[in-house]
Amino acid sequence: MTVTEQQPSEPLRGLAPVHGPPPRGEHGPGPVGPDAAEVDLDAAESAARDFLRHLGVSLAPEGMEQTPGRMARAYAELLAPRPFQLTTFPNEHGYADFVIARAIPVHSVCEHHFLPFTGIAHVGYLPGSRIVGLSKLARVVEHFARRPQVQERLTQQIAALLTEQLGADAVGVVIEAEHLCMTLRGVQAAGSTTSTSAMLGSLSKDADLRREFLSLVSLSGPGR
Ligand SMILES: Nc1nc2c(ncn2[C@@H]2O[C@H](COP(=O)(O)OP(=O)(O)OP(=O)(O)O)[C@@H](O)[C@H]2O)c(=O)[nH]1
Ligand SMILES: [Zn+2]
Repeated sequence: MTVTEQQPSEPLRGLAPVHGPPPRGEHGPGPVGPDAAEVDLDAAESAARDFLRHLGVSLAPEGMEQTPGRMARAYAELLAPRPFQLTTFPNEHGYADFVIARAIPVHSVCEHHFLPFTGIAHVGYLPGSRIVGLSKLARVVEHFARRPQVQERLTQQIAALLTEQLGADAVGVVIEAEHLCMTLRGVQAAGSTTSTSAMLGSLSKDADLRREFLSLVSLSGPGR
């Protein structure tokens, strides 16, 4: 059975508890990604065919014959987080400064228009007794991105999960993203991006620490 986040007594799909109590599940209200058992690609393809037809799009050209199936598979992929273990290690040397993974790619789907929003996330924490495998910071971002989202909730969910799972003294998340619903259509504010941040633990109380975190996040270097 695929575990979903709506079942608080079990681990998050794709996440193993690392210490302490199991995760409470969903962090704040909002949709979760589809359960694999509920995905019906054939039905989604047929609906995509109807959707395009009702929009007056002809599927007659050879290159478009398979388009409804591709649309179904593409959205299924965008909404399917990959399972993973949140591997941690003992903080043997008592590392007590920030660990920050910068410019992690963010690819999500806006829950209002079902159009992509894309950008980068900077995710950092002050370790306690454990440090986390670095790649896992990017995997946590993907875990919460691959579902219908709003950027604010995505930002909070990443920070809340890491706080809960790592027992970290502080967790900070900054996301900068472009919403295609805002740049390609509607108001067509081409080039505009949206920044959101979540500062938990001592980052929420200590202005100096917050300044240090934000200055590390804005350092130029590879990936910027
Ligand atoms: N707060 C927030 N709003 C978002 C996000 N993604 C999209 N939106 C907004 O959701 C709103 C939906 O507004 P509606 O008035 O219902 O939709 P609409 O008529 O298509 O609005 P326009 O985009 O202004 O044309 C828009 O203002 C979008 O910009 C997000 O991640 N966070
Ligand atoms: Zn939108």
